[in-house]
Amino acid sequence: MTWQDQKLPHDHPPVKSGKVGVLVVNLGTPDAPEKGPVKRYLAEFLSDRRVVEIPAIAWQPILRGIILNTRPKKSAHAYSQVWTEEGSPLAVITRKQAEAMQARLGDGVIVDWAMRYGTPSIPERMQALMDKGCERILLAPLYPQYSGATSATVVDKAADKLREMRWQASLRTLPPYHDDPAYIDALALDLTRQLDALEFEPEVLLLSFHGMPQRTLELGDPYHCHCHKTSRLLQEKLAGTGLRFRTTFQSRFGPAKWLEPATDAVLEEEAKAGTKRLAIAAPGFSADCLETLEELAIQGKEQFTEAGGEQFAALSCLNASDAGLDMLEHILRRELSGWI
Ligand SMILES: C=CC1=C(C)c2cc3[nH]c(cc4nc(cc5[nH]c(cc1n2)c(C)c5CCC(=O)O)C(CCC(=O)O)=C4C)c(C)c3C=C
Ligand SMILES: [Fe+2]
Ligand SMILES: [Fe+2]
Repeated sequence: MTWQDQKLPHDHPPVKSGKVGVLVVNLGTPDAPEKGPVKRYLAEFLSDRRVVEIPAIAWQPILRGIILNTRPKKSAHAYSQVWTEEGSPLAVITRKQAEAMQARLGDGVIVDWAMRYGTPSIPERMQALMDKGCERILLAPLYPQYSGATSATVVDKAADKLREMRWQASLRTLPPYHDDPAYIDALALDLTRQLDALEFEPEVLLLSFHGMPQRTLELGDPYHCHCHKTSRLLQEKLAGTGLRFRTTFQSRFGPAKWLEPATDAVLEEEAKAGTKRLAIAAPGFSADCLETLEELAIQGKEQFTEAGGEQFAALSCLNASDAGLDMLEHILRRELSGWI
């Protein structure tokens, strides 16, 4: 008897239809601007060994004993200041970006969205795509600048899902796009539009990126270089505006040394040096979120004006703007080439 004659012990699963899925991913956010949901979200986020690179045996007691007993109340208050009727800005905008990509990419592709921490989770949405017949999935973390703490951990989570499967989907990941002309052009177009609409003419445009511990740069993470390259290319495009530019890093967390200069310190420094009119943009964030709407637009404005600044504008991220969606469609189509 040859193997062909052997009866299979079970029915062979139906042949899949071979559809293509796109999973748009961003960092994650709590389900509600309240202490409990914020605590759950922070516990998951800050337990990721790629986010806090301290051995768990030393870090978990600090996280569980101190941080998760103090930070959720403060963060929940911050979230409540930016929360919308539809939910957390980060989740709402990510969903809108995914819906727009579905409309633009058409029926040949199924577009979904997920959050790396919190809900909807990456494994849940990957399963949903596979249940709809997707044999190929383009994983698209919307981080223009690569960092182990963001881009890599999205892949880790997707790989955890694949690890439990006998019949895996094929995966592609969207590479960093920090120096992609489509991204730089979209930023230049969108920021110019916003600057033109301001009621005042800024002297300085501050380009603020999310910070990272300085140690990650020394260990070879390209994030710092990616941020500076984005900043340089964007400044070249905006050279005709007459603006003076500064590149800064925000959202410092914990006592370690983070990338410098710090956004809050530069806001104060500029105001004290006599800058009266300043605009701030956050080109590394593909969607407005707590870090842009609260930390920059609310706290940043306070820091600048209290130190003597007079006019301040926090510019929006690309979000679901025409320029942002054109760029996203362009980079997704490129990564889907050969699949659609
Ligand atoms: C060690 C701590 C943190 C690292 C490293 C870190 C890197 C990092 N984060 C983003 C993007 C976002 N971070 C956001 C919120 C946020 N970040 C941290 C800490 C670290 N981030 C905390 C504790 C929080 C939660 C809010 C708070 O309590 O202050 C967000 C916004 C989420 C939202 O719900 O709106 C984004 C986006 C990047 C890109 C990055 C490294 C490059
Ligand atoms: Fe962060
Ligand atoms: Fe923050």
